[in-house]
Amino acid sequence: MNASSTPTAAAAFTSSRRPLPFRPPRHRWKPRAGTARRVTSEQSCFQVKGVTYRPPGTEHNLLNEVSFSLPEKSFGLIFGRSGSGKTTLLQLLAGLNKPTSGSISVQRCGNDGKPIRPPEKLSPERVGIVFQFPERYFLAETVLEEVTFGWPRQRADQVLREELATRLQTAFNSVGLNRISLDQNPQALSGGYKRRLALAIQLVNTPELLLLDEPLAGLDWQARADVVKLLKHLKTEVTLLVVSHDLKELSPLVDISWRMGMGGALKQEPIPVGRL
Ligand SMILES: Nc1ncnc2c1ncn2[C@@H]1O[C@H](COP(=O)(O)OP(=O)(O)OP(=O)(O)O)[C@@H](O)[C@H]1O
Repeated sequence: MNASSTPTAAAAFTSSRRPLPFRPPRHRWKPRAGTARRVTSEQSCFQVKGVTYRPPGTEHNLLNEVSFSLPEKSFGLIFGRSGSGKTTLLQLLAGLNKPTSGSISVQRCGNDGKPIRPPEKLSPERVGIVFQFPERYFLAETVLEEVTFGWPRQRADQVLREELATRLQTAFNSVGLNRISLDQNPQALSGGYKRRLALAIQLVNTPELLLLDEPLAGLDWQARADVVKLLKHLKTEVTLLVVSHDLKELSPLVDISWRMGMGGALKQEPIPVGRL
């Protein structure tokens, strides 16, 4: 299929009558109560306070009293040596593991930056996570099936189908996937397009916070530059918290950065110029 005959993602989803092969539900499909964003003068901040994590059955903390705050629609970067606990922290933020102590919440503030109501617990439905090398987890045979994996098909009513189709189209537009063939095998995409697809899979759930673990790892220079450009655009739509060793390429996007020290202690720090 060439680009000019490619149906929109939304049209392809709403017109599809073909049931997807049954697979157990994955974390990707998260029904949400309404997706419209409130337009107010409020601002929110993602807040982590005193988070410690010790995996069950072990004797050492992987994270120690981690605290930080990330304002919405900003780009936060966590850097640090391998094994310091960066991925572990992302997993807690995504709700994949529970902190041993401490809290992870969203705080709404007025224009003056002062809290206007008590903090709300950050629920996993509000968070998207793209793991390192996300293309290794692609399962479907077409791009459309990959991104709509686990979505209700035959039993969904028309209103829900249309809402899902709109979200799908918005996500594809956001990551610049709107001109590729939806029948294509995801594994046949270029490295950069695979990353775009992985981002779209999360964006259809309209997360407020998007966590990215090493988004540039394993890409050639051209794909890395494309992904950096894409992240610059995404930053205007969603709050991004990124773990990466690619400090030089990401530094123009970064609003706030932290170093994760060995032993899981996080400290706000500018991006270093040389090696970590
Ligand atoms: N369930 C677990 N039980 C015990 N130790 C664990 C568990 N999960 C991770 N670890 C250890 O915790 C430490 C932190 O791992 P983590 O993957 O968070 O580091 P990282 O900073 O993301 O590293 P990298 O930059 O290499 O991805 C590592 O020493 C890892 O082996």
